[in-house]
Amino acid sequence: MSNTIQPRLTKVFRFVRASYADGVAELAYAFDDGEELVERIRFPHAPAIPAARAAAFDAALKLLHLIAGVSYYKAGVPPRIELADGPLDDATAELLDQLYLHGLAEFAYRNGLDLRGRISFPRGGAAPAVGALALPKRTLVPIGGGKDSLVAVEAIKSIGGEATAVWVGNSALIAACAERTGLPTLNIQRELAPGLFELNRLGAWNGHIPVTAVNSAILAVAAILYGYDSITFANERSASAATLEYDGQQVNHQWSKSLAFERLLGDWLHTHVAADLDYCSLLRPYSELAITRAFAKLTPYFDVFSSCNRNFKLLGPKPVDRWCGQCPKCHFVFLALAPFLPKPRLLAIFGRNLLDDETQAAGFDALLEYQDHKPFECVGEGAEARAAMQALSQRPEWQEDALVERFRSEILPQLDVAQLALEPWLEPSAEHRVPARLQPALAAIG
Ligand SMILES: CC(=O)N[C@H]1[C@@H](OP(=O)(O)OP(=O)(O)OC[C@H]2O[C@@H](n3ccc(=O)[nH]c3=O)[C@H](O)[C@@H]2O)O[C@H](CO)[C@@H](O)[C@@H]1O[C@H](C)C(=O)N[C@@H](C)C(=O)N[C@@H](CCC(=O)O)C(=O)O
Ligand SMILES: Nc1ncnc2c1ncn2[C@@H]1O[C@H](COP(=O)(O)OP(=O)(O)OP(=O)(O)O)[C@@H](O)[C@H]1O
Repeated sequence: MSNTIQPRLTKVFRFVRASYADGVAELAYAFDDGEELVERIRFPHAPAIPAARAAAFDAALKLLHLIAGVSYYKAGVPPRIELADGPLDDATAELLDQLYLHGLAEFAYRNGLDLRGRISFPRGGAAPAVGALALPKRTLVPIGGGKDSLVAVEAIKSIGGEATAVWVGNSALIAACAERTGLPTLNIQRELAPGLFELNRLGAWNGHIPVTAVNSAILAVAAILYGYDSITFANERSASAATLEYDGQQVNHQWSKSLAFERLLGDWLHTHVAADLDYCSLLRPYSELAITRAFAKLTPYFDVFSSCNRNFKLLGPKPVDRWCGQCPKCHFVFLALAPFLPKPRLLAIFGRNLLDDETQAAGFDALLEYQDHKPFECVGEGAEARAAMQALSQRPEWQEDALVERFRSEILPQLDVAQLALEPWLEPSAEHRVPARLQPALAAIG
């Protein structure tokens, strides 16, 4: 990467090319006339692409190129986007406009940028005509190392569905969870363009990107390459709730886990890749609390899983014992599991009692949306955190712990107790996009 580039002063972001050979996809981007930034995705033991699926593969690869570009685009957020292959059809351009605007909303908010009216993918191209491909009836189940995907795995196993545990990246923790599922495994490697880190060093804009969208697009390519008719993420109902609102705009850290994104991508795959490729979230009907209740029964995973995102950094140190104990994910998962697990069991998982540590008060306050907004992390709604805390405040084994006692004496008097029941959070909602073939798995969750 030429160090003459000033990322924040660039004028054009270019999608240069996407190519694939021998199991390796290369996705190339550039700012202005700068050097190429090339991301590589490696698909292990890749079979030859069957001729009947060649067009679908090309369409999925093209979408991956467009979606994965978000990591690089954000470094400069220049005013113009150029596509080497010409304009997109309207549905594709709409998907990309929405993803870049909402998926980068947290990034924009935290950097004081306003992306409204700035992101506009060239449109005017023709839409393809796509039919079904008779894809094999088997499912890719993405694994993230945490509780949610393991609940989804066990639900799919409960109906005897043929499935593969798949993950992107080289996390040993995720690999251990995937092995523990007992399913066949597939590990896809993703290598960000090294030039991005150089741009960061040169003062590029930086911040959260909609990583679930990138993983989803990688798995759409994998589904066509290896032959799967479904990809079932484990995105909960609460993921659709905004983290905060400002200036009339919703900012949702988890936007690419939301139902809105699931609809956009699921419909797009049906109309642009294969009518029989289903993309959905198996956990969409459930709150975080319904999921932690289901996970509390999955004891074989207790010594391998972790929801702490600090494990998944590409660069820098990771927690020594899987749970850093300091971050919003650690706080939330501790709180959300507490009503459903015997206390000693929970303390054994985390190696400490986060609710008896006064120094963590501010972290739990944010989860409860008390004097703060919900953290920019993958955590449940404030109201469900409050319901969990209220449940603990009524249990003798928890009620004397420092932060539970603080909730009872300081926060509870300001709340409407009628809004704090746990049970309503355990009820599934009817809204989901799980295909008929997989719907029996929902019964295993709750
Ligand atoms: C692991 C993590 O949370 N990383 C976020 C963190 O990145 P950081 O700079 O502290 O370290 P690295 O992860 O090592 O990344 C180095 C730089 O690389 C760039 N980058 C990385 C991955 C990527 O896909 N695209 C990238 O451009 C970026 O410049 C990094 O600085 O802070 C970053 C800035 O806020 C975040 O972008 C990193 O988040 C990762 C993309 C990531 O994988 N995060 C997931 C754990 C995550 O947040 N998952 C969400 C799911 C919701 C969603 O899909 O939006 C969640 O669990 O809430
Ligand atoms: N590296 C990855 N490769 C593939 N899929 C992933 C990866 N990381 C996360 N996912 C998937 O993205 C979705 C959202 O991730 P999320 O972190 O919420 O789930 P989780 O790790 O299963 O549970 P938890 O909420 O406890 O962290 C899940 O379906 C998860 O499997």
